[in-house]
Amino acid sequence: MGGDGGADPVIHFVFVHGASHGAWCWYKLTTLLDAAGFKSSSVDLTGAGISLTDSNTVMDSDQYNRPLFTLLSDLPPHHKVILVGHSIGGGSVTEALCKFTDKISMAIYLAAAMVQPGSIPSPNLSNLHVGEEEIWDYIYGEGADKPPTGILMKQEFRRHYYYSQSPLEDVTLSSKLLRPAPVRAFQDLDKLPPNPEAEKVPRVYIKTAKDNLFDSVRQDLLVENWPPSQLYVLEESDHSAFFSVPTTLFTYLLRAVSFLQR
Ligand SMILES: CC[C@H]1c2cc3[nH]c4c(c3C)C(=O)[C@H](C(=O)OC)c4c3nc(cc4[nH]c(cc(n2)[C@@H]1C)c(C(C)=O)c4C)[C@@H](C)[C@@H]3CCC(=O)O
Repeated sequence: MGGDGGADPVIHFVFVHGASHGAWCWYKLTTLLDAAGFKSSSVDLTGAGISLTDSNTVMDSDQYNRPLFTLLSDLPPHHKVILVGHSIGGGSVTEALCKFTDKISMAIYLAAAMVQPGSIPSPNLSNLHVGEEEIWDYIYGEGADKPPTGILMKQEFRRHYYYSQSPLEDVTLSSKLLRPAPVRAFQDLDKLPPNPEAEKVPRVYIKTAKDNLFDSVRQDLLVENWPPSQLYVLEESDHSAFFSVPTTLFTYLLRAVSFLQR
């Protein structure tokens, strides 16, 4: 799977984080996969994790996704990866799928924005308003009279919306590491042109059933609008399955890729 039946048989997973998170959020998954003999990589998109860029200066998706694109373009010839994206990181996965189709053997969307290139997503899919409260802080890096440059969930709402089923240690860890997400990088998410080649790559959707942020109805709508080849449900997972149910997620990833070897 590393190659197309070529010299490099290693199964290589590449993980892409969602808004405000970073490569760090995959630490449980990469530990499990590495111990089981797989190869895993996780990227910090521009302005996330330990990226040295201020996320408020990220102008578009191309700049935001650059570290992922660099990783994919630096892969040896014929080496393919399994790309796994969480949440809005699904947008990065789809963009990579369109740009580097021949480098990706499978795209896996974990509670993620899986929007078909060339389609018009229904407006309630990208609605960030949950309930009555304002759960987001906006950062106005270019002045209060200009559109926001960054967005970050308020600390008091994170336990409920991101991590309701996750260990408290991981909530504490995230409180040290979350960074504002670059709003302008997400605005091209639904602007990709149709791409018949990318459509040929198998796609997997993993649904998170106890998700207070991205509810079941909206996840089902994504799946209905662009049906994947495999669908899994993590019954006990909050929005952040990498923290709440890492072992079950690990087994689902292995089950998903086992279909590639048949
Ligand atoms: C500022 C609007 C922009 C956007 C931002 C955004 N989206 C998510 C976050 C932020 C700041 C999250 O924190 C959450 C996440 O990544 O958690 C780790 C987000 C989600 N976005 C989803 C789907 C989705 N978002 C958009 C569009 C935008 N998100 C704006 C342009 C779309 C489309 C079609 O345009 C879609 C399908 C979910 C996967 C999660 C859950 C958030 C939610 O409840 O909607």
